[in-house]
Amino acid sequence: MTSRWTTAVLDTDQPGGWAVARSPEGFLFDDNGALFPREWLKRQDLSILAEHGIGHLDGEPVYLLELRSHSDVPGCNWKGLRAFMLEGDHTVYKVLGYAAQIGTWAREHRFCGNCGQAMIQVPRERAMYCEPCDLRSYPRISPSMIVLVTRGDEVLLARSPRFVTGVYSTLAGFAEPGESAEDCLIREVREEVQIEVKNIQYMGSQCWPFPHSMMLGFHAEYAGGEIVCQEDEIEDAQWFNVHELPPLPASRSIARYLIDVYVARRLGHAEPVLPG
Ligand SMILES: NC(=O)c1ccc[n+]([C@@H]2O[C@H](COP(=O)([O-])OP(=O)(O)OC[C@H]3O[C@@H](n4cnc5c(N)ncnc54)[C@H](O)[C@@H]3O)[C@@H](O)[C@H]2O)c1
Ligand SMILES: [Mg+2]
Ligand SMILES: [Zn+2]
Repeated sequence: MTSRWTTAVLDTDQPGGWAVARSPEGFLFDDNGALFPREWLKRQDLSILAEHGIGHLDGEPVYLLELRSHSDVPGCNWKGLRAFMLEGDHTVYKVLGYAAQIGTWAREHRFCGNCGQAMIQVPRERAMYCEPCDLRSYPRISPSMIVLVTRGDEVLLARSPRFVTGVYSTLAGFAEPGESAEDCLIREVREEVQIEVKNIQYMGSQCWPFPHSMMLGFHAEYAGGEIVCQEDEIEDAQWFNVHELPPLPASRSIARYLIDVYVARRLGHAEPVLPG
């Protein structure tokens, strides 16, 4: 099956195509969704910071208008990326997730980190460039480990104070310089719940554009220790039986996938597929 959405660096001098508009309030949308005819969108009263050609959807070019601030467009509203993930068409969410990462990166790399001068968008390459330093900045991706710790019929799930009331999820955290994926996973589980793990098994990965994580998902078995929650980060953590699970994270998240796969295996059900 060919993908409906492919990323590309497109020349912004070419006319036509679709465009999405992103402001600090989220993406612009109307009854037809978040993709607008580009020429129409550029005629609206928008405070455009930069334009990026980001790819092709069903063969049609797609552009991002990154805005300084939101403005009123008749018949339209603004909505954050998370809402599109939860409610929307998965392909459109992928387009917007990519647009958000490119917009964030380009916005935060307008000036050279070495000399402080203005950087320029490199034609035909996804890079910002400082000529005096001959320095290129590429989109930033932050590797994060996410792990379901298991003990037979039980799984270890935890709550952050930021979660929706009642929801428990897998443990996660960002890789630090000098660490392998496994080092990071072991450290994060130790820091957050003081549990030791063994038999770490890679399960799959997911782009998580909030704002630029690359989630690497694992299962790991319990090897020792008693749960002690990390102050401020973990509000509660418990062993839950696969027959008595609490409210879980959104179905498109890799956190949910890691839980669903393990539960399916224990109960002999068909395994779910990780959303791309
Ligand atoms: N897709 C999923 O299913 C899923 C589930 C859980 C968490 N996540 C994501 O995993 C990531 C890590 O989860 P968490 O709950 O530990 O996050 P977090 O936001 O609590 O981050 C923990 C701490 O890491 C530091 N930090 C922030 N950004 C960093 C970066 N880019 N590099 C290094 N350190 C950084 C900060 O001190 C922050 O307080 C987050 O992006 C979160 O959104 C995704
Ligand atoms: Mg964490
Ligand atoms: Zn420079």
